[in-house]
Amino acid sequence: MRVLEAPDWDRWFGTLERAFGGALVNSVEEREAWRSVTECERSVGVWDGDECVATAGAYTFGLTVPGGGVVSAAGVTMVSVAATHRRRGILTSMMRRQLDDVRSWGQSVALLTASEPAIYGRFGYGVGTRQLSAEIDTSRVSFRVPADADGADAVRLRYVALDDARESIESVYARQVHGRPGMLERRPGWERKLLIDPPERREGATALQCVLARRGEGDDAETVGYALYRVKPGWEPAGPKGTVVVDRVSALDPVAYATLWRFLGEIDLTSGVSVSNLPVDDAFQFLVSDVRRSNIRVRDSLYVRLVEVGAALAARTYQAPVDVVFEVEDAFCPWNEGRWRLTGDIKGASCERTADAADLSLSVRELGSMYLGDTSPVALAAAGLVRELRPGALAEASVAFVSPVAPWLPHGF
Ligand SMILES: CC(=O)SCCNC(=O)CCNC(=O)[C@H](O)C(C)(C)COP(=O)(O)OP(=O)(O)OC[C@H]1O[C@@H](n2cnc3c(N)ncnc32)[C@H](O)[C@@H]1OP(=O)(O)O
Repeated sequence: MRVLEAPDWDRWFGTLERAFGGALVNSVEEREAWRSVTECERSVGVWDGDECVATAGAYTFGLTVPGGGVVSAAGVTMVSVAATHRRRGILTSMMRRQLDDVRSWGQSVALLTASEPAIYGRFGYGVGTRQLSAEIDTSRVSFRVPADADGADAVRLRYVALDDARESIESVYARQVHGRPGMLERRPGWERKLLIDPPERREGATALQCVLARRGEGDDAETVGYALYRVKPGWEPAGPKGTVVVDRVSALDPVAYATLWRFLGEIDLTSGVSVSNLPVDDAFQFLVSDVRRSNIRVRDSLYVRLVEVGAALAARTYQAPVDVVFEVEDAFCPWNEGRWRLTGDIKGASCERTADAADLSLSVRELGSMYLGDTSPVALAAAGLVRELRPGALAEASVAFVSPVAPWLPHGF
């Protein structure tokens, strides 16, 4: 196993593509975008002679945690093992090397999105955020828009070419990134990569279209939201039946957000809106006239692994005062094993080693699920995954860990 060198990138990436069932990226532009965000010094390949047989990489992200602080995190990515070399421990050896490296880089948290949920629990990753998807029957469902103090037409929508919209989209993102745990500060290059729109990704739908929501007039106008979407045309004997496929929709205020949704729901010749990644507490579900006909589903999204338990738990805040001792199991990263006293509240926290008796016992995987405030320790205890050793400790930790805003990963990586 060795660190990736830039000249080997094409062969390394080719191994990943084959493991995912073929060419992932055909356009030169998209390939260059993938290359540009690769952090070679944080990526490894396994070579059998001249042949690259396994890959793994890590991006450097700033992860927003409850309370709005930012933790430097390793975004684990590009994991693959050639089918000719599978199930002989190569993934395990890459995960070993990577978690040791992440620790040596001073990062207390590792993150990933899993191709299959069964793979990463053994390495200490727990489901840290979930995402909501919806298939909204807009022939029956309408969207309410709250009254605006500046008048009914204060938010105006305009089509803008993708290249011209990038800066506005990024500026909205930058104003939101610290408001929701799970969102990521990203290195330059991501804003370009996330807007690449190759034809093979469209699945019969149009190119990506961008609508900006703006407030104010002329030079004073300010972008307060955007929607990125495609239209998949459809025709039936009874008439048009197109679908609006939402890529992203976001806004800085409730009226702009509702206005964008109403727009998406009322596009001519369409009768459905499909969206695959929203926060589980997203406002759209309170704007629709019929939530059941919105066909909402929830699934696992970001997997979180505490690489340094003490540093990670001390970096976030807690919704209520908490003083608990955790007994942590972590066979894969044994430096985390043992007892940790977490003391904290809404202002800050400390988490230190202790010899005191434990209040709660759990594995590092459960701490990953609790970390961003998605999953309550009470829920994990009901599954037998957290054990309460001091009466009252479970409720105390549950009230403290919860986030008032549901954590959410805005995009894959
Ligand atoms: C963050 C990301 O990039 S997610 C993308 C992950 N990559 C893919 O899904 C691409 C296709 N799949 C692959 O490349 C490979 O099959 C991998 C990477 C998933 C597994 O690599 P391998 O080298 O075969 O894994 P390894 O031999 O180290 O297996 C370790 C353990 O995990 C288990 N395991 C491995 N893959 C899976 C899986 N897909 N589902 C369930 N268990 C699995 C093995 O059975 C083994 O269990 P054991 O320790 O109880 O015997």
